Amino acid sequence: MLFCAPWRKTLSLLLQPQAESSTLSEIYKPPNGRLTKDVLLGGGGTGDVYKGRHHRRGVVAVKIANISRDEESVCRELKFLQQFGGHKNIASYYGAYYRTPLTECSSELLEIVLEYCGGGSLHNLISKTNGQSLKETWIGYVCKEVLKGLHHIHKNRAVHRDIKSLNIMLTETAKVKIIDFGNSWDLDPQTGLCHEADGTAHWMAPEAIRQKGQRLAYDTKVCCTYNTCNNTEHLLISVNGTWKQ
Ligand SMILES: Nc1ncnc2c1ncn2[C@@H]1O[C@H](COP(=O)(O)OP(=O)(O)OP(=O)(O)O)[C@@H](O)[C@H]1O
Repeated sequence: MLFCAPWRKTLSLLLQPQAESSTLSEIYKPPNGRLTKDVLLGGGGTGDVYKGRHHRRGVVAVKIANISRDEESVCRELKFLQQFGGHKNIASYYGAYYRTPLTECSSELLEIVLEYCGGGSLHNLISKTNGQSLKETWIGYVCKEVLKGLHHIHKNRAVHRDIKSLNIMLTETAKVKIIDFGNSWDLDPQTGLCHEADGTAHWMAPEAIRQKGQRLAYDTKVCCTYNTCNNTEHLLISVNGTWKQ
């Protein structure tokens, strides 16, 4: 059943354009001892993320993506990670390994190897303030770094579409890194607009949430809204300064 879905073909061509007839296991190769997984770091809709060790990269994050469940999203994530993972504010992409299903009924998995962000998520950092806001200097620093990453994405005519404190990571030396490109989307080459509104409801800009599920268009400014929140208050900042609280 290999390459039966159009996304599967895209997935293979993405990494090995010449190998149209290769199987996934030929392209990605099983890890064969080159990657080990350790503690669970977190998880989401795509799958669990583990701390791991790569034979060449050392300590890494390993995202287990279920290809059988959501091939389209996994494919998109890989495409954007490859495209943007070189920017200093985006978690680096080191490669992916194919896990052969144990039985005919088990799912096909891909182990996506990423730069390890040992400082945890911005969401965790905010939780640690026990209902207090982060210091303004911290908010300024994190926003600036996130906007640098977003600027890079937008300059390359794409939108992340899922900017939220859970997808902003910190390294052990407090570098800021954007993760999770499973929702990202290319802008229309003609109009420069995104015609597919999507994201996580609580973190979506009003322009985007009004258009969710509809074929309307919005521009990159809505992706620049940035929400740091705790239980009692929200601090909403947008690049054009229209949202403030
Ligand atoms: N590079 C990384 N370094 C350290 N921890 C990470 C890394 N990537 C992901 N994590 C942890 O795993 C969690 C889930 O990661 P991610 O958002 O990529 O998964 P997802 O399944 O796509 O989530 P969602 O359902 O929000 O789309 C993150 O919130 C974070 O705690």
